[in-house]
Amino acid sequence: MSNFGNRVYSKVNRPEKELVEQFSNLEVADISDCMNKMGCIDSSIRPFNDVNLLGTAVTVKVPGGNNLMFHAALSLAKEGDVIVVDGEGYTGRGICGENMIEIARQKGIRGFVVDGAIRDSKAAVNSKDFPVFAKMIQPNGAAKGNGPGEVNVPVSVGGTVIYPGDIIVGDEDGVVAVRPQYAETIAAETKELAEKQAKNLELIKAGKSDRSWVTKALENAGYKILDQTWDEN
Ligand SMILES: O=C([O-])CC(=O)C(=O)O
Ligand SMILES: [Mg+2]
Repeated sequence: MSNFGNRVYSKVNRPEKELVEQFSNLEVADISDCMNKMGCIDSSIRPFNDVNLLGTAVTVKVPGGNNLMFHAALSLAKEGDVIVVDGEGYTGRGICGENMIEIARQKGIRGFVVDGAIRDSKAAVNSKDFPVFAKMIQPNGAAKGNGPGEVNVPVSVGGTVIYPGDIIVGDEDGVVAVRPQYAETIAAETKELAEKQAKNLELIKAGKSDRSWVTKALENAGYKILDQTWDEN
Protein backbone atom coordinates (compact mmCIF):
# COMPACT_ATOMS: atom_id res chain seq x y z
CA MET A 1 0.00 0.00 0.00
CA SER A 2 1.21 3.54 -0.71
CA ASN A 3 1.92 5.78 2.27
CA PHE A 4 -0.47 8.47 0.97
CA GLY A 5 -2.44 9.79 3.94
CA ASN A 6 0.35 8.81 6.34
CA ARG A 7 3.28 11.01 5.29
CA VAL A 8 5.20 13.01 7.89
CA TYR A 9 7.94 15.23 6.45
CA SER A 10 10.39 16.96 8.76
CA LYS A 11 11.77 19.36 6.14
CA VAL A 12 10.14 22.52 4.81
CA ASN A 13 11.45 24.94 2.18
CA ARG A 14 11.16 28.05 4.31
CA PRO A 15 11.48 31.50 2.73
CA GLU A 16 14.14 33.89 4.02
CA LYS A 17 13.22 35.69 7.26
CA GLU A 18 13.71 39.07 5.55
CA LEU A 19 11.05 38.16 2.99
CA VAL A 20 8.60 37.08 5.71
CA GLU A 21 9.26 40.24 7.72
CA GLN A 22 8.18 42.40 4.77
CA PHE A 23 4.61 41.49 5.72
CA SER A 24 4.96 42.54 9.35
CA ASN A 25 2.95 45.75 9.23
CA LEU A 26 0.64 44.89 6.37
CA GLU A 27 -3.08 44.31 6.65
CA VAL A 28 -4.66 41.08 5.44
CA ALA A 29 -7.35 42.94 3.45
CA ASP A 30 -4.68 44.97 1.60
CA ILE A 31 -2.58 41.87 0.89
CA SER A 32 -5.64 40.13 -0.51
CA ASP A 33 -6.39 43.17 -2.71
CA CYS A 34 -2.90 42.76 -4.16
CA MET A 35 -3.62 39.08 -4.86
CA ASN A 36 -6.64 39.94 -7.01
CA LYS A 37 -8.89 39.69 -3.94
CA MET A 38 -7.96 36.02 -3.44
CA GLY A 39 -5.87 33.99 -1.00
CA CYS A 40 -7.82 34.39 2.27
CA ILE A 41 -9.14 31.38 4.12
CA ASP A 42 -12.83 31.13 4.92
CA SER A 43 -14.00 33.62 7.54
CA SER A 44 -15.59 30.88 9.66
CA ILE A 45 -12.01 30.42 10.92
CA ARG A 46 -11.82 33.45 13.19
CA PRO A 47 -9.29 35.06 15.52
CA PHE A 48 -9.60 34.19 19.22
CA ASN A 49 -7.49 37.17 20.32
CA ASP A 50 -6.15 40.37 18.78
CA VAL A 51 -2.55 39.26 18.34
CA ASN A 52 -1.31 39.57 14.74
CA LEU A 53 -0.03 36.44 13.05
CA LEU A 54 3.03 36.17 10.80
CA GLY A 55 5.20 33.17 10.01
CA THR A 56 5.83 30.26 7.67
CA ALA A 57 3.44 27.35 7.38
CA VAL A 58 4.02 23.94 8.85
CA THR A 59 0.99 22.09 7.56
CA VAL A 60 -1.06 19.35 9.19
CA LYS A 61 -3.81 17.11 7.91
CA VAL A 62 -5.84 15.34 10.58
CA PRO A 63 -8.97 13.24 10.35
CA GLY A 64 -11.73 15.20 12.13
CA GLY A 65 -11.26 15.09 15.92
CA ASN A 66 -7.85 13.30 16.01
CA ASN A 67 -4.83 15.42 16.93
CA LEU A 68 -1.90 12.97 16.80
CA MET A 69 -0.49 14.67 13.69
CA PHE A 70 -1.00 18.13 15.25
CA HIS A 71 1.22 16.92 18.11
CA ALA A 72 3.73 15.54 15.57
CA ALA A 73 3.83 18.96 13.87
CA LEU A 74 4.25 20.67 17.24
CA SER A 75 7.36 18.54 17.80
CA LEU A 76 8.73 19.21 14.29
CA ALA A 77 7.92 22.94 13.96
CA LYS A 78 10.64 25.52 14.46
CA GLU A 79 10.85 29.11 15.64
CA GLY A 80 9.02 31.39 13.20
CA ASP A 81 6.58 28.71 12.01
CA VAL A 82 2.80 28.85 12.08
CA ILE A 83 1.03 25.51 12.46
CA VAL A 84 -1.80 25.36 9.95
CA VAL A 85 -4.23 22.50 10.49
CA ASP A 86 -6.62 21.01 8.00
CA GLY A 87 -9.03 19.46 10.50
CA GLU A 88 -11.65 18.84 7.80
CA GLY A 89 -13.74 21.61 9.39
CA TYR A 90 -14.83 19.12 12.07
CA THR A 91 -15.91 20.83 15.29
CA GLY A 92 -17.06 17.84 17.36
CA ARG A 93 -13.76 17.71 19.31
CA GLY A 94 -11.30 20.37 20.43
CA ILE A 95 -7.97 19.44 18.84
CA CYS A 96 -5.69 21.83 20.74
CA GLY A 97 -5.73 23.59 24.07
CA GLU A 98 -3.68 25.32 26.75
CA ASN A 99 -0.87 22.75 26.83
CA MET A 100 -0.22 22.83 23.10
CA ILE A 101 -0.40 26.63 23.05
CA GLU A 102 2.18 26.87 25.85
CA ILE A 103 4.53 24.33 24.23
CA ALA A 104 4.30 26.24 20.94
CA ARG A 105 4.96 29.59 22.63
CA GLN A 106 8.07 28.23 24.31
CA LYS A 107 9.39 27.00 20.93
CA GLY A 108 8.90 30.41 19.27
CA ILE A 109 6.10 29.10 17.06
CA ARG A 110 4.11 32.13 15.92
CA GLY A 111 0.54 30.83 16.09
CA PHE A 112 -2.10 28.25 15.15
CA VAL A 113 -4.65 28.26 12.36
CA VAL A 114 -7.16 25.44 12.87
CA ASP A 115 -9.92 24.39 10.50
CA GLY A 116 -11.71 22.78 13.41
CA ALA A 117 -12.35 23.41 17.11
CA ILE A 118 -10.10 24.25 20.05
CA ARG A 119 -10.59 23.72 23.81
CA ASP A 120 -9.31 25.39 27.01
CA SER A 121 -10.29 28.50 25.09
CA LYS A 122 -9.29 31.04 27.75
CA ALA A 123 -5.63 30.25 26.99
CA ALA A 124 -6.24 31.50 23.44
CA VAL A 125 -8.63 34.33 24.35
CA ASN A 126 -6.37 35.78 27.07
CA SER A 127 -3.08 35.42 25.21
CA LYS A 128 -1.22 38.65 24.51
CA ASP A 129 1.44 37.07 22.29
CA PHE A 130 0.13 33.90 20.64
CA PRO A 131 -2.49 34.23 17.90
CA VAL A 132 -5.01 31.41 17.54
CA PHE A 133 -7.48 31.18 14.67
CA ALA A 134 -10.10 28.44 14.72
CA LYS A 135 -13.72 27.73 13.90
CA MET A 136 -15.19 27.00 17.29
CA ILE A 137 -14.75 25.90 20.87
CA GLN A 138 -15.50 22.29 21.86
CA PRO A 139 -14.42 20.94 25.25
CA ASN A 140 -14.66 17.27 24.23
CA GLY A 141 -11.03 16.30 23.69
CA ALA A 142 -9.33 14.81 20.65
CA ALA A 143 -8.54 11.21 19.91
CA LYS A 144 -4.80 10.62 19.63
CA GLY A 145 -4.24 7.11 18.39
CA ASN A 146 -3.00 5.67 15.12
CA GLY A 147 -3.60 8.52 12.69
CA PRO A 148 -4.11 8.60 9.74
CA GLY A 149 -2.89 12.10 9.02
CA GLU A 150 0.02 13.98 7.48
CA VAL A 151 2.55 16.69 8.24
CA ASN A 152 4.08 19.11 5.74
CA VAL A 153 2.09 18.25 2.65
CA PRO A 154 -0.23 20.69 0.80
CA VAL A 155 -3.52 20.99 2.72
CA SER A 156 -6.88 22.67 2.33
CA VAL A 157 -7.74 25.07 5.15
CA GLY A 158 -10.95 27.06 4.98
CA GLY A 159 -11.18 26.39 1.23
CA THR A 160 -7.66 27.63 0.47
CA VAL A 161 -4.75 25.40 -0.49
CA ILE A 162 -1.79 26.01 1.80
CA TYR A 163 1.67 24.65 1.06
CA PRO A 164 4.40 24.01 3.62
CA GLY A 165 6.55 27.17 3.72
CA ASP A 166 3.80 29.56 2.63
CA ILE A 167 3.88 32.93 4.35
CA ILE A 168 0.86 33.12 6.66
CA VAL A 169 -0.46 36.52 7.72
CA GLY A 170 -3.40 36.98 10.10
CA ASP A 171 -5.12 39.90 11.77
CA GLU A 172 -8.57 40.84 13.08
CA ASP A 173 -10.00 40.37 9.55
CA GLY A 174 -8.73 36.85 8.93
CA VAL A 175 -5.86 34.88 7.44
CA VAL A 176 -4.14 35.01 4.05
CA ALA A 177 -1.54 32.62 2.62
CA VAL A 178 1.15 34.00 0.30
CA ARG A 179 3.32 31.74 -1.86
CA PRO A 180 6.96 32.72 -1.34
CA GLN A 181 7.73 33.04 -5.06
CA TYR A 182 5.18 35.88 -5.37
CA ALA A 183 5.85 37.41 -1.95
CA GLU A 184 8.37 40.11 -2.90
CA THR A 185 6.01 41.64 -5.49
CA ILE A 186 2.90 41.24 -3.33
CA ALA A 187 4.57 42.89 -0.32
CA ALA A 188 5.81 45.84 -2.43
CA GLU A 189 2.40 46.35 -4.04
CA THR A 190 0.64 46.05 -0.67
CA LYS A 191 2.87 48.74 0.86
CA GLU A 192 2.06 51.04 -2.06
CA LEU A 193 -1.66 50.31 -1.72
CA ALA A 194 -1.58 50.93 2.05
CA GLU A 195 -0.04 54.37 1.48
CA LYS A 196 -2.69 55.20 -1.13
CA GLN A 197 -5.46 54.02 1.20
CA ALA A 198 -4.11 56.11 4.07
CA LYS A 199 -4.13 59.25 1.88
CA ASN A 200 -7.61 58.44 0.63
CA LEU A 201 -8.91 58.00 4.18
CA GLU A 202 -7.43 61.40 5.10
CA LEU A 203 -9.45 62.95 2.24
CA ILE A 204 -12.61 61.14 3.38
CA LYS A 205 -12.10 62.36 6.97
CA ALA A 206 -11.64 65.89 5.66
CA GLY A 207 -14.96 65.59 3.81
CA LYS A 208 -13.17 65.67 0.43
CA SER A 209 -13.96 62.22 -0.86
CA ASP A 210 -14.16 61.99 -4.66
CA ARG A 211 -17.22 59.88 -5.57
CA SER A 212 -17.14 60.54 -9.32
CA TRP A 213 -15.90 56.98 -9.97
CA VAL A 214 -19.25 55.61 -8.73
CA THR A 215 -21.19 57.71 -11.25
CA LYS A 216 -18.80 56.59 -14.01
CA ALA A 217 -19.00 52.91 -13.02
CA LEU A 218 -22.83 53.04 -13.03
CA GLU A 219 -22.84 54.73 -16.45
CA ASN A 220 -20.37 52.18 -17.84
CA ALA A 221 -22.61 49.37 -16.58
CA GLY A 222 -25.61 50.95 -18.33
CA TYR A 223 -27.52 52.01 -15.20
CA LYS A 224 -29.92 54.94 -15.21
CA ILE A 225 -30.92 56.33 -11.81
CA LEU A 226 -34.70 56.69 -11.90
CA ASP A 227 -36.13 59.80 -10.33
CA GLN A 228 -39.16 58.11 -8.70
CA THR A 229 -40.04 55.59 -5.94
CA TRP A 230 -40.02 51.85 -6.68
CA ASP A 231 -43.85 51.55 -6.65
CA GLU A 232 -44.58 54.41 -9.02
CA ASN A 233 -45.59 53.51 -12.58
O1 LIG B 1 -3.74 17.87 25.08
C1 LIG B 1 -4.28 18.00 23.98
O2 LIG B 1 -4.07 17.24 23.03
C2 LIG B 1 -5.25 19.12 23.78
C3 LIG B 1 -5.38 19.96 24.99
O3 LIG B 1 -6.36 19.89 25.71
C4 LIG B 1 -4.29 20.87 25.35
O4 LIG B 1 -3.41 21.13 24.52
O5 LIG B 1 -4.32 21.40 26.47
MG1 LIG C 1 -6.08 20.77 27.72
